[in-house]
Formats: sequence, C-alpha cells, structure tokens
Amino acid sequence: MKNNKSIVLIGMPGAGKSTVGVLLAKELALDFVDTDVLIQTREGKTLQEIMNESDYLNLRRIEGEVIAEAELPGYVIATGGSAVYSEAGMANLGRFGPIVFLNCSAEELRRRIHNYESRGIAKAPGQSFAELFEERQALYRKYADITVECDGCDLQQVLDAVLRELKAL
Ligand SMILES: Nc1ncnc2c1ncn2[C@@H]1O[C@H](COP(=O)(O)OP(=O)(O)O)[C@@H](O)[C@H]1O
Ligand SMILES: O=C(O)C1=C[C@@H](OP(=O)(O)O)[C@@H](O)[C@H](O)C1
Ligand SMILES: [Mg+2]
Repeated sequence: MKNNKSIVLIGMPGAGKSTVGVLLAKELALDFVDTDVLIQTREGKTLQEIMNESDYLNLRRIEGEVIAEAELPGYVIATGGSAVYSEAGMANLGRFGPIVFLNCSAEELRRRIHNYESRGIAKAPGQSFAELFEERQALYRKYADITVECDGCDLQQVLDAVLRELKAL
C-alpha cells in the first residue's frame, strides 16, 4: 500500500468492519482506528450512554462531527454503521483513500446480531431491521468505491477479497 493512503470500511453493524479492519491494517502495515472509539474518547462516554442521555440523532450528529474533522492518513478506518448519514464526514474520510463497503445480506446480519434493539444502533425507535437495512443499503452503495460481498465468507476470505479488490483499483 502506498505511503499514507488509508482505507475506509463502511457497512451495517455486524458486517465485520472492526474485525476485518484490524486484520487489514496488520496485512498492509497501516495504522488502525475505529471511529466508534474516537467518538467515545472525545465524549468521555460510551455510545450507549450518549444515546441514553440524548437520542440517536445526537449520536449521528456527534459521529458526523468526529469523522468530518478527522485527520487519518495511513490508517485502516473502521466506521460505525451510521457514518454514512454524514455527507461531510464521508467526504472527509474519502480524501484519505478508497471506501470499501462490506456487504452482508439482512439474513446474514440477523444471524450475527442477536441484540438488535439493545446494540446501540443509531435508528429511530420502532424502525424495523428491514426498514433500516433498506435505508442504509442505498447510502452504502452511494459512497462505496469497492463492494465486497461477505455472505458465506469467513474472516480470511473477506480479507483476501478486500486485498484483491484494492489491488485491482
Ligand atoms: N466474515 C465473518 N464471518 C463470521 N463472523 C463474522 C465475520 N465478520 C465479522 N464477524 C463477526 O460478527 C460480529 C460483528 O463484527 P464487527 O467487526 O464488530 O462488525 P462491525 O464493526 O461491522 O459492526 C463479530 O462477532 C465478528 O466476529
Ligand atoms: O449502525 C449504527 O447505527 C451504529 C453502529 C455501531 O458501530 P458498528 O457498525 O461498528 O457496529 C456504532 O457506531 C453505534 O452503535 C451505531
Ligand atoms: Mg464496529
């Protein structure tokens, strides 16, 4: 990977951004950051505490600020699933390198996520998983430079697919 080019991972909660991100950083000798951690350290609160004290829109607002102001050359950047609600944030992250969408079907995500209502997902109360999935899918596709299909792939296979697609860019 060239000098300080970064890689940005987007996708639904449970898609594997945080897990695959660390493996990718190791493989490419890049630094790793999870923007969820940036939010928590800036606020001095967990994401769940931020949502409990305000609401999902406030979490999205804070996330948008954090990713719009971040300077992250030379990183694999695992975003939170709701990062794509911030146009300014995505524009900023996109300056650092390609945006990779880890795409999973709703069925696969349901298998991985058992705590949809209590996982701290930044969604309107009552919004169903299917509705959220549809709304988000359009946004992930809008920002993706690369899409990797993750259904039926273990972590190594996802990692290999991301590396292959990055080489082909
Ligand atoms: N390709 C995969 N196959 C099976 N399980 C996976 C895969 N990718 C991630 N997981 C698992 O799914 C869960 C969510 O992964 P995580 O990296 O936290 O996702 P995200 O950061 O996108 O929300 C973790 O338990 C992780 O081990
Ligand atoms: O999709 C979402 O609304 C969220 C996803 C989480 O990150 P992961 O996508 O890494 O689970 C985290 O940012 C927050 O709980 C909101
Ligand atoms: Mg994550």
